[in-house]
Amino acid sequence: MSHALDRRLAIIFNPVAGRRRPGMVEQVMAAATAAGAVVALHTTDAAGHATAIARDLARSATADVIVAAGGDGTINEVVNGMAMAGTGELPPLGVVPLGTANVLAHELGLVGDPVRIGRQLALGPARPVRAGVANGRLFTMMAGVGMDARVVAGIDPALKRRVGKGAYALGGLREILAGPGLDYDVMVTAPDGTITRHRAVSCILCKGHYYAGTFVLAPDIRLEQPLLHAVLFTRPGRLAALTYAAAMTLGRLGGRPDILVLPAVSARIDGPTGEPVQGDGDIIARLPVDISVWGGRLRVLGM
Ligand SMILES: Nc1ncnc2c1ncn2[C@@H]1O[C@H](COP(=O)(O)OP(=O)(O)OP(=O)(O)O)[C@@H](O)[C@H]1O
Repeated sequence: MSHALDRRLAIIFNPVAGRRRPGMVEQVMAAATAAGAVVALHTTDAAGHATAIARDLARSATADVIVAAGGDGTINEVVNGMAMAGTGELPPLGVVPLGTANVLAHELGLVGDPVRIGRQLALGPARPVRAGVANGRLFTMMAGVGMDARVVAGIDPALKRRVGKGAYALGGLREILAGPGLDYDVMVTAPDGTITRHRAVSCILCKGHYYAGTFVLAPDIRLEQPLLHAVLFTRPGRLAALTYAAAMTLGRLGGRPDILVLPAVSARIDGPTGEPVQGDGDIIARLPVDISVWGGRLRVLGM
């Protein structure tokens, strides 16, 4: 990276995600510029555009930091674009949280005050993180199959913009009322190579410990670890789904015998072909899915 005082920031801005926080990206840019950074703004014009911009920026090596300004979906697009560049060392990723849940930003301690975020982007240190990969597509925080993936697949973007996280709560309720989900065949490979096989109604592979905002799903996993924690919800039925949702909201998931949390280097999930797999809050793959730790290296600006 070049000297902090002339750090070149390329900000990839998703204006659709940004509608919930008008003016935030401008405030971050002003603070970063005041702290000595040289800032270029690239605004996306459609889904998928952030990936193409990030790929081109990483290939041309014209940015010292590639910043995703949006929600977790935008970050996911940017990381996948950077990985496509196929160059040696990638520039670090920065985040301006403008989305609904902003799970990665919470994990990095990068929420709130735009002035602090701008200074962090201009001057802050980068730390190494490891991403996950699901059928070739990277994710930074989590990938899931079952209820949460069906909620993500069914979400109405307009409703999400209007009511924010409430759209997920409504989607969750609709899924619970829709009745008992299917169950999935999950093969988990532990760090020592042991393979175990499980049935689960929902399965979430976590790279970080937060989920859907700041709910804690897998308390002991951190972004820098070359590891996933597989969280398996094993009890079927409406009542169990309702109990799981309530326990997550109240922070009481720990210690339940019907929820397994298994350290994993990889997992394979089988179920009806074509069922959605969510990654970082968007549908990124379909069943059957192979999920593992990505072999490449990422760095992220954050605490
Ligand atoms: N210019 C654009 N027009 C329409 N859609 C876009 C545009 N740029 C990006 N997108 C898409 O918008 C979707 C939502 O973005 P994102 O996930 O970043 O925000 P969010 O949904 O508000 O936040 P979160 O994922 O944190 O809940 C992503 O799937 C992304 O591909």
